[in-house]
Amino acid sequence: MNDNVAKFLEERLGGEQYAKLSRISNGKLYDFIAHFIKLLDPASVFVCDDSTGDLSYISEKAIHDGEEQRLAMNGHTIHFDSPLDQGRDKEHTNILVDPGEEMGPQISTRDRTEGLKDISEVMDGIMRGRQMLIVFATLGPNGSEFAIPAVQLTDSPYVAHSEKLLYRPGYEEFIRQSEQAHFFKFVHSEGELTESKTTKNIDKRRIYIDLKDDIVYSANTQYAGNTLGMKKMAMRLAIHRGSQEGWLCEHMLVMGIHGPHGRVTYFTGAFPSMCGKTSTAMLDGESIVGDDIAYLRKIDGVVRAVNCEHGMFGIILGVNSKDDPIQWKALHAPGHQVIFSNVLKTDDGGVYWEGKDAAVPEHGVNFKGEWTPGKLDKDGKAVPASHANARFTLSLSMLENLDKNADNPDGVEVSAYVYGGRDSDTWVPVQESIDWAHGVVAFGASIESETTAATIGKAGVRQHNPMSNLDFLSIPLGKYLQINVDFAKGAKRLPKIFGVNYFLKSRDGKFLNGKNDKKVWYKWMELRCNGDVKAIKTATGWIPEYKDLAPLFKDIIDREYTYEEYEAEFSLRIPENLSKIDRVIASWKNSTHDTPEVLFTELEAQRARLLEAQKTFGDEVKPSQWGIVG
Ligand SMILES: Nc1nc2c(ncn2[C@@H]2O[C@H](COP(=O)(O)OP(=O)(O)O)[C@@H](O)[C@H]2O)c(=O)[nH]1
Ligand SMILES: C=C(OP(=O)(O)O)C(=O)O
Ligand SMILES: [Mn+2]
Repeated sequence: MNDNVAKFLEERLGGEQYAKLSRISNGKLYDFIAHFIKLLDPASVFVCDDSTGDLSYISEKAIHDGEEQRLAMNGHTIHFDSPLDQGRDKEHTNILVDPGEEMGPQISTRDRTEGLKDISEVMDGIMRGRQMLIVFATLGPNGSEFAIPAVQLTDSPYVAHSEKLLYRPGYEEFIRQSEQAHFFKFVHSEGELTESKTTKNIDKRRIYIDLKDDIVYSANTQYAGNTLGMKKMAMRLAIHRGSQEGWLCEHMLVMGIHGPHGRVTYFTGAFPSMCGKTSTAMLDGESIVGDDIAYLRKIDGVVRAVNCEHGMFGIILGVNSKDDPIQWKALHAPGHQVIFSNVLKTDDGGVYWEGKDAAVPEHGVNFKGEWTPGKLDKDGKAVPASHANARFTLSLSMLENLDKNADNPDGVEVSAYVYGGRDSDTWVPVQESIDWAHGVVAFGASIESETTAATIGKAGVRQHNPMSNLDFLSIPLGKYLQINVDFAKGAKRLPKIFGVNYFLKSRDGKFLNGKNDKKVWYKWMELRCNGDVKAIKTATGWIPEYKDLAPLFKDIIDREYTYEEYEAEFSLRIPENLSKIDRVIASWKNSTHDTPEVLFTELEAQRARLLEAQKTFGDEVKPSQWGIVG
């Protein structure tokens, strides 16, 4: 390591912190830290190791600095983001590209030289008078081939505290990997704060992803989706690195579905933000590996997945004791650290959120300040007790349903992919693809979902969102689709691919399924993966037979599932599926210059099957009309 850099670091860190850093011998790490101390100019620096003492330092600092407030329940705290900082800021999130580097119109980019110049100006001296926290983490199980070391510089103790809960410790991993560490870098500053300790200069909010240097910059924001480098920013770097090394980073839950005789079948599930990953991964009776981001590799010809995280930043809207008993229990467990964000803080030091099955408090404080029931904003609109994107942050280790293979360095063998989104009128509740390419294309690459409060902007707008990963892509869409289709190459066994739809509505706009119906779909898919049930072949995939679903509804959720319900849910809506094909093909053509041919061949074949069915049966085909069972 360069002596000047060492001298500079020793001066700026001081003896104790420098002693911690110097246990890691990695010249690139020192250069990275020295460079950004010079640019951001913090008053002091704290190097966070893996000890509980350092975790306490961070969590106490979050309280001391006013970024978190203690709640009545031991270990629980609350954090508020600015009212203008409540979701991921897609408009100001850019991949940095060199001239001529094409990402297509769906991925917002900025010229790399300009972007680096801009962020250097925005971040120049931004940490003056404050402390820089250096947090290390490992993405993926420590010691596994999936593991990627990561380091984040931040001046927000809330962000550092969240990362300590959400990721596996990385300080010892950096020591172990030494100069070999091929690490991700994150530089974050929340910038100047308001009186209420939220980001003040929202107009200077920037998120830049520099793939050349595996660095993500984030300035003038606190919202976790924009600031937790290890979460959605690392996703962009991992998708890029995976595309070069032959593995995948997907916006997927990973979980064990528990079948007959103690059998556990592992599933992944890709749903856009706020469309069902956490709710599915936390189904009682099943076991969770992860609820948001998966790394997938083919190992000895078998598809295996790990959760690169080890915590949950889950949506709290609608979480209730009946539908979500395990989440409910976790949110009420004293003695574990849980950070609530943008919910209502009640006068007795508790929390309330929209959809919680508890009495509505008479008074409290939320992300907009004082709140009482019926409060209206300046436009006369009702102010909700909690934001639609309000979250809870906790470590998976406190969950009773944590899967026994959650930290298996080899990951888990994936038997099923599940793709889904907020689709009110087209897909049936559950169906299996005809084969791998059909599943990747007609399910994954065709996901359309109504936008939600997880991103800033209008909600409820149907948006094409391939593999639910559009917001995080750092490679051109066509290349992304190709690497997903090609992932089958060299595989001895492949996961089955399913399409699910939790949000199907009747023609008069009512949800056809309750939140718990999904439990039945997963049990059916688990039986299907193990060859225990047949299915009906339709123009868009294989659907369950009524005779297999009814007993599952009875056994699992003690519900009489009538044939009428089955027919309403599983009748194929031909016109809607045909117009979906038109929309998806048009979107792919407009979204990228490099759409692989397989997209068109698979969707045109599906169109032909739909038109054939329409000619024979009309616009709606009942399950009993298809005839082929297999
Ligand atoms: N109608 C309906 N809403 C659901 C269902 N599953 C989840 N949701 C809602 O979708 C929202 C977000 O779900 P979540 O699982 O946290 O999404 P994630 O961001 O993908 O993890 C919550 O408001 C849930 O109440 C379902 O089966 N039906
Ligand atoms: C934090 C996020 O993940 P999700 O909403 O998918 O849980 C996000 O997308 O901002
Ligand atoms: Mn989630």
